[in-house]
Amino acid sequence: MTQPNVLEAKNLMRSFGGGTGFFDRNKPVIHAINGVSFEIAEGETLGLVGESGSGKSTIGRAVLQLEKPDSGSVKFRGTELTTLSPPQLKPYRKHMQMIFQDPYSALNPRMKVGNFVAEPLVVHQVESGSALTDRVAELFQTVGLDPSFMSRYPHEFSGGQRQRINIARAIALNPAFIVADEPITALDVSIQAQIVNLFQDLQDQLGLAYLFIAHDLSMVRYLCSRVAVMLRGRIVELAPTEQIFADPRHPYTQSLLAAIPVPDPDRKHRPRIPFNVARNIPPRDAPMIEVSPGHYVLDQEIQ
Ligand SMILES: Nc1ncnc2c1ncn2[C@@H]1O[C@H](COP(=O)(O)OP(=O)(O)OP(=O)(O)O)[C@@H](O)[C@H]1O
Repeated sequence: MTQPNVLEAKNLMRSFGGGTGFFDRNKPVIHAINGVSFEIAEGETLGLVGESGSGKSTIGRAVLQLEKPDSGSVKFRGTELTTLSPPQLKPYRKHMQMIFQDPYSALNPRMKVGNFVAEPLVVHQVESGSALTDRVAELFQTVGLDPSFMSRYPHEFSGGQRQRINIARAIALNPAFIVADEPITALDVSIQAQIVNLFQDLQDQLGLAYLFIAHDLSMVRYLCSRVAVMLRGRIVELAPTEQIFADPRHPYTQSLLAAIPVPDPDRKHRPRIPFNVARNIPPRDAPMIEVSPGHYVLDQEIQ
């Protein structure tokens, strides 16, 4: 049975620059997101992949309403969020959380990590007293940390442990949807797989849906049921993960796949993104064409 959508984003736009003041009037306008649409089903993981500056984080912030898009629609379980005021948004914030790339800067260095994890439960008045302590201990266990670590400070932990602490805080309020913005990029390769496994285990246990942002396709393969490939503010290809790997249609997707390291001693050339692909700004009005069930490619670029 197909799951209903937890999140629907439609035709999102967000530009920066092009100010009207004396100093910024000559700044070029950057269309950070330029007409982006996608859905995420309950309990699903959609990967969002693309090079630095392609607009991935801006999408993450826009869908969580941390930053309003200039136009477009974001629906959480059918409710339009873009028209809600901050007080109206508060009940929805509980259900949608974000995990950032740098696990240390997200933590407060002067706050015991137990208090950091407890904070959303206190702010939303979910738990207090010994029930709060018990819940935080349970959260530590859920993310694979010893509850006795609760009274320690962030600098006492490794990168992977810090990211586990951030994840514990993100799941504290039992969210339905998490934006994970390059959550493993800053970690050692040996730790990356552990955190990916943790994301998977939490999804199985809690029925979470993720928008999993990454700049390459290597880990996305293990975690995501579908992948959206971004180039300069637009999704240029969106398909089930196995389709992206087996039959990439957009030249940019093909170059991302070619860039995944493979242990092949005969491979002589390091693949590079073709200049004309990386330079090409996908037009806002080019439609997505469905080339096979669930596999969409930007019209102009089908191979
Ligand atoms: N607050 C801002 N002010 C001005 N420009 C911004 C702002 N936020 C993002 N941009 C610009 O919008 C574009 C998209 O940025 P964004 O951070 O969303 O990309 P990204 O794909 O997440 O990149 P990265 O992987 O480096 O985080 C970039 O050109 C960036 O410089």
